[in-house]
Amino acid sequence: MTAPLLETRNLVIRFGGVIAANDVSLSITAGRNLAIIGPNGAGKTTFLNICTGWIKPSAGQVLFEGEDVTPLPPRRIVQKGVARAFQIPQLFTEHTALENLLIAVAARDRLRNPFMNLHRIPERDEMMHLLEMVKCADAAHRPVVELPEGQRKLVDIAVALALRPRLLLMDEPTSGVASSEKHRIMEILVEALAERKVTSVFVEHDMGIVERHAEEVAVWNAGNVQLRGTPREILDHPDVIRDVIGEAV
Ligand SMILES: Nc1ncnc2c1ncn2[C@@H]1O[C@H](COP(=O)(O)OP(=O)(O)OP(=O)(O)O)[C@@H](O)[C@H]1O
Repeated sequence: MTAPLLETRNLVIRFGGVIAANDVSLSITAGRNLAIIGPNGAGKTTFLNICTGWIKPSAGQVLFEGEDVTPLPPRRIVQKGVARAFQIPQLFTEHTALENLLIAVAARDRLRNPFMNLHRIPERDEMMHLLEMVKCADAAHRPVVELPEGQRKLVDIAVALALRPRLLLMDEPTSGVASSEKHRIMEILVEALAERKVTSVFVEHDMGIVERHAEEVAVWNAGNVQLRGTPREILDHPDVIRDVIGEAV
């Protein structure tokens, strides 16, 4: 059996009286896009924050490619190959899309001042290619502030890919985007991830997106994984219909 790309063992974290991670053990297989669903406050974002090192668990471990990364600072975990994209794109809005990618590359290993000589960075062609891959080449020289939300989301994904991750953790990648555009954005995203051989885990509230774009689904409830299965198995499950969806998809 192949070793998991990322594995968590018995993660625990409390915030006051709330147990946001209650003995979470989960393994993520390389090449299989996993959606995380669950009611508000179930601990989905907390799980992503623990995996990226932003929150340190009071017990348990995170292993990436078999190595215990639990004590490492977030920047070291990024360098190991775990990237993160947020519900609200974290971009420098006055800079162009291409500059945002170049800043990410420059900041990746802190070898260069991220705001100096951006256009002399040798990875410039690779970054242009990444923008083409997410269908945003036309945005390369436009300030991010001028871009529509859907394009900002895709540029944000390209920034994450600029870090050359093997695993990308995303919080609601299509939130804030018009529903007519959501599937197109997911299609571009999934294709770009496949081309770069990046496995993804994404938290999602839109069950239509889960059904069409996830290969596996994990259901969170009260700080732990309640169920795991294929999208069809999960979306048809009576507990999921009752606790998460409210109606059949
Ligand atoms: N830094 C924090 N300080 C205090 N409480 C927190 C903190 N982060 C999360 N919590 C609490 O932990 C619980 C889990 O939060 P989390 O954001 O992980 O849930 P979620 O499943 O992502 O929810 P949503 O779907 O609403 O985003 C919630 O009760 C939340 O209020």
